Amino acid sequence: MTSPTCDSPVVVALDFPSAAPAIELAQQLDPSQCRLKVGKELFTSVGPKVVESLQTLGFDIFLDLKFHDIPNTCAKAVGAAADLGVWMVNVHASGGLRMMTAARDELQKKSHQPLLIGVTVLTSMEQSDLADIGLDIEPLTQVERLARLTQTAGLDGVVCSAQEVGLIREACGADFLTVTPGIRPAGSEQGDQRRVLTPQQAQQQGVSYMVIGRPITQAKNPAAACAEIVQSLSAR
Ligand SMILES: O=c1ccn([C@@H]2O[C@H](COP(=O)(O)O)[C@@H](O)[C@H]2O)c(=O)[nH]1
Repeated sequence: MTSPTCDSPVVVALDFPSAAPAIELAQQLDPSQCRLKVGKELFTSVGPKVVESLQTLGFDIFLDLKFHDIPNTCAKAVGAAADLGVWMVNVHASGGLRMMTAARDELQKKSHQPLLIGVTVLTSMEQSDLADIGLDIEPLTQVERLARLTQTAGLDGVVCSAQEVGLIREACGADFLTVTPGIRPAGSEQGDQRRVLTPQQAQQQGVSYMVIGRPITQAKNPAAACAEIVQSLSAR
């Protein structure tokens, strides 16, 4: 289920504890201007029904549950996401080649096949966080390694920081999708994000999709904040 009319790269992250504020915000947004992301908070709180409600409003849905499990469990979870008719679903690339290949194979059995994306290194992580988990390398190096592995497994692209998109395009080609959270308009709070760029910088880097949550959802006027970002991108 893909909206043929949305050519905007913006994906709004609906991180809410219940369905009502998510649907209320979606009703103020335009499906030709953005897609929506349902993540762990909203999905765990209210379940798959909210996905259907948002689809009924005309939006493509990125189901951001970042599956990471043994190959069989991960593949079946990705298959269940496909059955919800979502536009995009993701797994952690660090789950490995066999896990990602199993997920890809499961989708190939489905009549509806969402885009399947591998999460490289969370945009909230910096070098010291990687060191804490025993990875004595720069985030960029780990991102490139996991992007190559994701492409080998036959997935459609990766979640990464917009800062890494140039490198990934060189390593994996321009058709390999880059989905980039950690987007912070100038003057907005960085919060827990570490590897950030503004929407305009992300566009210059050539990102395929940019995921934006709090700078829109916590704005005084979320619909206006979203429209301003979309317009600033289409004006370039
Ligand atoms: O590496 C990642 C992967 C996923 N996310 C998700 O994107 C949004 C970002 O929200 P903001 O409020 O704009 O920070 C959020 O739902 C994360 O779970 C990410 O940030 N980084």
